[in-house]
Amino acid sequence: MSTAFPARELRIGTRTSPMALAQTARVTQLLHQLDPRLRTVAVPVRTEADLWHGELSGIGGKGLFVKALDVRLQSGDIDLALHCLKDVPGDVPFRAGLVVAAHLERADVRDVLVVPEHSAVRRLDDLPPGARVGTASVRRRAQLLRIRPDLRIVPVRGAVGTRLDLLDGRPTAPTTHTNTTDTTDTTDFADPAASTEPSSPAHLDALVLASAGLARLGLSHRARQIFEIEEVLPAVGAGVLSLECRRDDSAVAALLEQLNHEPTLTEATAERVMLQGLRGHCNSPIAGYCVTGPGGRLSLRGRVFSPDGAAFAQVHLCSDAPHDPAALGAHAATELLSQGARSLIDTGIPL
Ligand SMILES: NCc1[nH]cc(CCC(=O)O)c1CC(=O)O
Repeated sequence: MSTAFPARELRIGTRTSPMALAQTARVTQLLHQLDPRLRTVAVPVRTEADLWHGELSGIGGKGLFVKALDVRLQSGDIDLALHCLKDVPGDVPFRAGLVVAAHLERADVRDVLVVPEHSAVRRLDDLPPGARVGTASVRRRAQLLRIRPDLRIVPVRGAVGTRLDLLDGRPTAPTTHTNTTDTTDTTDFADPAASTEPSSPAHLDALVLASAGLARLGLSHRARQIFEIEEVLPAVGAGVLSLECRRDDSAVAALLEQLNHEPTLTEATAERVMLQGLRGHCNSPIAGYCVTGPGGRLSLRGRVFSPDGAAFAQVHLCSDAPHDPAALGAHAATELLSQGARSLIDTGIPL
């Protein structure tokens, strides 16, 4: 039995980073537009992955960002969970009893180049040979190396604000496992072990970040080069916020469904079915982007890379039947697999 609103207080589970909190504020605003009498409370949840400073694959992968919120949702401690769809793994089954009730209208999906505050660099091409570019994303790494094989990719994780501090050479507060401020995206972290120069992990010539993330933080002015879709194909689910609730909580499900953006759901479905068909793990260099064209026609691009980007499989399919994004996604996965994507994912080596 679910109690109807507004008698009930709606508990919104979110990660704790400034970006996650900005997203929560936005969702809260949208909910209040639906019903000004709604009572909401944001419940920041620190995830295991937030407390870990090392390689995510060492503790169970990207799925940990999602798991802590899902467990709270299952137990009834929160009523809805906010996820960046991009962070929801394609190879982990959905937790029992949970459903994504809404996909919000997609924001900019593109990645951007960010350089130190007073740098004259405008584009990737302007960076000196061997420049150090920070990103922990294997998808970005592979595609950057395709364009500029000389670059040194430094794995930097953590909150966008902290990454920018690192880039700009501002001292960052020492982050510890008991840090009480923000841990979600927090730990600004350059992994010295993975860096080619362990002695100076902090020096970076540039970062690559998501345009949508910068926008949510009011930092869009920091974007220098905005990569074209074809240059750096976005992540599956980029720019999409998904709102999850318990399947049997019909009051919340009905509320959230009003926030669903149908074209975003369609596009996300095509991309996610492709991702699931590839059975990529959390650290696979996979990119995918579906866009709705005139007449509802879908265009889906997918790419799977070797770690250095030198080898890749790619597909670009269009559907005349706008209402079957899952079939389009499955078709794209099959095509990529026939080009040797399995071997790229499993061994990093093309067939
Ligand atoms: N992996 C972290 C993450 N998850 C979602 C976004 C940005 C917003 C989005 O694409 O939904 C980011 C930051 C980034 O990649 O720079």
